Amino acid sequence: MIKISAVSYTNTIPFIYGLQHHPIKKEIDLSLDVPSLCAEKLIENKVDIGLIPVAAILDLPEHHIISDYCIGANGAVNSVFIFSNCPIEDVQYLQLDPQSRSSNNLALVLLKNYWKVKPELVSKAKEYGRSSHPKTAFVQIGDRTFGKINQHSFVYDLAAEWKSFTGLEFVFAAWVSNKKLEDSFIDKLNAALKLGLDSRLKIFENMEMRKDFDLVDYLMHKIDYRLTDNKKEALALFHKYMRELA
Ligand SMILES: C=C(O[C@@H]1C=C(C(=O)O)C=C[C@H]1O)C(=O)O
Repeated sequence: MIKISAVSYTNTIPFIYGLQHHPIKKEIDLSLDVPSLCAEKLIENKVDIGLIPVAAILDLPEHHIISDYCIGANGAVNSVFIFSNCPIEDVQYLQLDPQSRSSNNLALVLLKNYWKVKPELVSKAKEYGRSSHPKTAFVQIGDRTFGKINQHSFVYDLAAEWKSFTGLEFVFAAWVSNKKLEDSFIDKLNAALKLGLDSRLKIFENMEMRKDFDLVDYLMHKIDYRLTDNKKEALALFHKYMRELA
């Protein structure tokens, strides 16, 4: 059995559907985890493949990007934000999202190179997402952000901000293995992922819709699942900026 850890958020539902409706199902042991844990499991070799935050690729002694599908965006993604009580230029404390690796780092890259401000970073905030301090902001990703854009005074979509800064798309998570796998298995994996993406309209028939968030638009248009050359270029640039943070 090949062990796989994939992201437990709505944006991964098409991929999960594909893996569960393709013959590959019998060859894999699939777990669903928050992104930071997907990364941890792959780094600690508890799984062979992860849909992992691209930021964590830098922590892997050996890695192979094994798919041309990813969790990406071309402009606004609608589920990766800094929510703030004041304009970004005035933020004093930035709470990081414990479930994230990529977006926390993307926030740091943008703060340093785009907004050119240096707030104090708070990793395990007690009041995560609830601080009423006028100069506190927080990074948040995934389903927890759905419907929240009207609940905060200042809202920054980090994929949109990255595009304003670089003109490029962005990759949040990619399918990565920590060892070389057989080509025949990788082909099956990609066929299964494609099957899931091609089944999106069918998936919507059984999905509970929300009044406060357009799930169809999110999964059809905002999340961009293709790992294009433009996204690979963006990924290389993001990693370069990440290395410069250190
Ligand atoms: C767009 C998203 O991308 C996610 C963001 C990640 C991160 O910040 O580390 C990791 C996996 C992705 O699923 C999201 O889930 O909202």
